Amino acid sequence: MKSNVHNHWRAMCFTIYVNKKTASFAGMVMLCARSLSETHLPLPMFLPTMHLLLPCTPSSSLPLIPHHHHRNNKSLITLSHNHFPLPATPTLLFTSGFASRRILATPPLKSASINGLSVQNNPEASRELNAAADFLERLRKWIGFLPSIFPGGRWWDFSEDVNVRVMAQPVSVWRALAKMWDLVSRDRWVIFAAFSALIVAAVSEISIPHFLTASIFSAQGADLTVFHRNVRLLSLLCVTSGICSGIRGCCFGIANMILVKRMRETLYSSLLLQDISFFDNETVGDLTSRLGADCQQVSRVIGNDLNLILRNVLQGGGSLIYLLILSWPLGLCTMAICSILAAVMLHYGRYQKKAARLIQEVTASANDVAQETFSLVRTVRVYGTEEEEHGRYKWWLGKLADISLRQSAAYGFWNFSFNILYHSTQVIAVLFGGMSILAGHITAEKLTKFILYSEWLIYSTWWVGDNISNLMQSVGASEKVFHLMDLSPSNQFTERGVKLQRLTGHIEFLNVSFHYASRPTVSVVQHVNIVVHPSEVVAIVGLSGSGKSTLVNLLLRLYEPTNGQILIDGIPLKDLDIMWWRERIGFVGQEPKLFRMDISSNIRYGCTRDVKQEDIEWAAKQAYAHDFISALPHGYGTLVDDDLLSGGQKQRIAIARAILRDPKILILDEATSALDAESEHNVKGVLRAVRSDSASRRSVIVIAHRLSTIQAADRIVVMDGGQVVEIGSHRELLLKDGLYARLTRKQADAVA
Ligand SMILES: Nc1ncnc2c1ncn2[C@@H]1O[C@H](COP(=O)(O)OP(=O)(O)OP(=O)(O)O)[C@@H](O)[C@H]1O
Repeated sequence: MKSNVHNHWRAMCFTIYVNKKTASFAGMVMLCARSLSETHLPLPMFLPTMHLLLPCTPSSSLPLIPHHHHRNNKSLITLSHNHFPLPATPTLLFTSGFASRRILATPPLKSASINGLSVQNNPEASRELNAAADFLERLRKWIGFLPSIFPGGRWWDFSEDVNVRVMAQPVSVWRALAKMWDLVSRDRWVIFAAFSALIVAAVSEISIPHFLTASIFSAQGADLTVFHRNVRLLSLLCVTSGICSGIRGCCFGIANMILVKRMRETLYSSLLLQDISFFDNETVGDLTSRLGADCQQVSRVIGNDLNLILRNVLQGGGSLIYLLILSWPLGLCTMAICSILAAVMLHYGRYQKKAARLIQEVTASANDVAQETFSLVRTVRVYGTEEEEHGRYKWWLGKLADISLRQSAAYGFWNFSFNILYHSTQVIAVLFGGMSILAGHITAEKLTKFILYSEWLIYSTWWVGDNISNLMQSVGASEKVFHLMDLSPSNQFTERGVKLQRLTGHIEFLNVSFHYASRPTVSVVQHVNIVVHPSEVVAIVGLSGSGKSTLVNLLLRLYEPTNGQILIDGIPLKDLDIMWWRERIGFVGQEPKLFRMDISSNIRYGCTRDVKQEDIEWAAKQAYAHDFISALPHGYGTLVDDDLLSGGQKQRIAIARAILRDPKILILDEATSALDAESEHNVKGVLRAVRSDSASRRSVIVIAHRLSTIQAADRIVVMDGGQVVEIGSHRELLLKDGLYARLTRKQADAVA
């Protein structure tokens, strides 16, 4: 029975109806047939009158199969994207969705049994057919893909599958060099020393082949005086080039270090002085990537690229002149080959510049993901999303690999061109040179020199090309760095404002409206009018998202109002010296952040007064932080960061920090939200005491969700949807029976 089946199989004749791409589809079908035979399917399935419906592109519209083919005892393989041209005669039908590349349906019952063997009851067969269909699909893709990898093909185009945010304008090489010069010009002596050493070393090196050949041929001619002179000169050149190469390397290394340092310093300070809205749009991972990898990449320009380009230009130029003097026709031939190499190199360099730019962006995005994941590692762990995060990071690494793959392939093409051209010079030199020797036009010594120098020339051209492409990459990487470096600092830091002789703490929001730049259509604060009198405690309450913190942000001048203004003692806030103003504010935010340093330094952070350890401990006692700090193994010297203390402990340290500044205006944005009832009670007592301290009276603005915290406030401002809806004391607002009364009742219910 089995051999019979094999006979059937061998005798099977394929009739393929394909109106387009016949050749490639025919190839696929043959391979499919081979793969089917290798899968050892129960062969009786493949009857002489068989019709396979295999996937093909939607464009391959197929004619309906006339029935007489089956009657003619032919097996039929139809490639179709659609499932509808189904013949009515007994047919083995595999419907395969193009997108899913899987066999989706087993044959209908009527056609599922051929020669008495059921097809759908054989899952192994269908699995193997799936594999065959997969294989076919892969093959089809490969065949379609091949033409795109030739130079100029679609595969080389980065824009297709790399969709990254490239914000910076392209920078020309000259502009990038001018910017770098600006950064290192203060230490120009290093650069001058490096270039002087480079010139001497290059000239010495390029003279060596001449004296080397001359020495050999003078020895051959038994001319001892010339031989000794040549050997002495040769030794001198070797020593000079060695020393100068050393000096060159060292000086360029120093120049490199200076450039990276200045670049990072400048970039860091430029970033630090940006408006807060700038940080709303940038991610930390992206910015740290600019400071790290990108600056390092750009720094190669002086230390490596320029150094090697200049050296090789000098040596190549010298070689060319020498070659033209030796034999101008041969020299011109070599020059022509070098020109082709230069053209290839220019093209390659441009491609590398583009690749470098993308690599930089993709690296920054990968960094971003890693930075975000590590900073939120607790959330990731709790939600068990390690795999998703890993996948996210891997996706960017995949993109990076894609670009690098093309870069490497381009490098391969470049190497290939070089090798061909390099060997062509040798062949030309030997061919024409040999003929010239035979004709008696040049000597063997001249030809040897010619070959040595033409090799030197072509290698110099290669090095120049290679380093120009590196230079292009570095310039590509510099675009975003220079773009960020060139951002003008926030005008808060450039404009010198007014410093008041005496600050009473009178604050007035005058018809203030505001929207965040990142959401220009959403008005977060609308026509707000609030007055805080000196030494008054004003509480701001309202539902979440009603704009309370935004008001504080405006008061801290982290953002500027889009309409209206804020007056401090009658002076517009924007006219005040920003540093002076911020020194007078004690601020405790919703989620206080601690720096990675000891507790004392954290409490002292940003305090411009000269404070002693006793002052720090006093402030900590005021904030009820002293006890828990003393209980830590190293007390005030304990190293902490944002993760090593509880929320309440961090909040108490932040309160101590605010108290230590002895501020004229104290702003507490949910400052007691993480405290337990007792701590909150104590802290409230302290705040009352601090406020009523007659020696240093201060205005206090409190934002709180826990309405119990602010009952004692002089006035309560109730916000809703960015607007002030009620103002009054606790008692007045309860009587008014508005939003505040409702919120108070709800909280009381929740407690009950
Ligand atoms: N940096 C930002 N960029 C864009 N929109 C923001 C930004 N910060 C806050 N918002 C939006 O502004 C609105 C008001 O936010 P805000 O933080 O001022 O509210 P809130 O009343 O303090 O809320 P909560 O009581 O929950 O702290 C919200 O809709 C919020 O989404």
